[in-house]
Amino acid sequence: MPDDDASGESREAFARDLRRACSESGFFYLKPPKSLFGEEENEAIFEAAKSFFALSMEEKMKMDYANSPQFRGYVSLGLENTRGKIDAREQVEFGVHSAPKRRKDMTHFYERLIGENQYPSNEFEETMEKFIDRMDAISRQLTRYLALSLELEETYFDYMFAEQPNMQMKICKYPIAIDGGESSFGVGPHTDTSFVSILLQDDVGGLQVEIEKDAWIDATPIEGYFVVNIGEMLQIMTGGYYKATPHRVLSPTSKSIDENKARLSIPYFWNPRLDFVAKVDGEITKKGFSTAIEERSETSNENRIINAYGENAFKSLARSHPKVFAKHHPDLLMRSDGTIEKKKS
Ligand SMILES: O=C(O)CCC(=O)C(=O)O
Ligand SMILES: [Fe+2]
Repeated sequence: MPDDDASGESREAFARDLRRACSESGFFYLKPPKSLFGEEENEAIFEAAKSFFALSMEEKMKMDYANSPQFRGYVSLGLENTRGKIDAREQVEFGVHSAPKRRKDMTHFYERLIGENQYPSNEFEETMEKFIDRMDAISRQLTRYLALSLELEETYFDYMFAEQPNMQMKICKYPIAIDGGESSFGVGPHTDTSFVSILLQDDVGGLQVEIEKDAWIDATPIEGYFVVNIGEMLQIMTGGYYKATPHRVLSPTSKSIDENKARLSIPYFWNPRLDFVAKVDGEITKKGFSTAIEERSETSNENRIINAYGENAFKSLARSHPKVFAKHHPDLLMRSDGTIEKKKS
């Protein structure tokens, strides 16, 4: 990704490359400018990730996910699912760190996602907040290039994020599978609810992309590069021209890596404001970019994408963590298509 002071020519070339990648596969490798993210930042975040997972179970459980109505904190192995199947990973989830609202002051249930992160130490918190700042800057710059790639004003998408992007991020560890192979998912096939997702991965591999229906290819790790994929929000806005492509993670096997290793990954989800509602954007489709969503392999008929971002995000979290949903939100009911309503009392 060109720096701010890059020539007009290299900015345009990058925007063209982006359009091709986003419309063809919905996945690409991204190298941010060194001023935003270099080796030092990369090392710091992986060191933090490793030191977190090395903590004792007792320490990790002090930030138990089950204690968080906002779906944040530590998820131990085997507690999460994708489409009803257990995911073989442990992870910590973070979001925008701010005071929760009182329920009686809320107008929408998705405001329950506003709240505090759980951190094991001040030092860890500092590292994460620094990383989040860098990722915020990378995301905002990428968002401008995404606008340029669609021949829009570069600030075209800025209003979606403004002061309150509902970013989410995780650090994930995928252990070696007992049985391994195709049957063992670190995380099952899914699309992301984001605008775009920007992922750092170590050198173990395992991430796969559904390039065509039932055809999966490896997103092989390349040092110094992020893997970026389009999320459901941008897919909706472009009428499916930019694709939220299904992806999954196969568990490492003892054949692929040495016994003491595991895959580490750090996905950052660049999301709009909670109250953002996505719709097909006429400015985009009138340029003839649109592809009817039905024309391409449908992501999944089990996953109904909800245009209201906050509801879509809540659905995805609640569905992956039904026990946490039941514990903290017993007054809400999730219908089988993922839409949520208040229970009648
Ligand atoms: O860990 C990875 O490589 C991918 C994770 C992912 O797709 C997700 O958490 O949405
Ligand atoms: Fe994902």
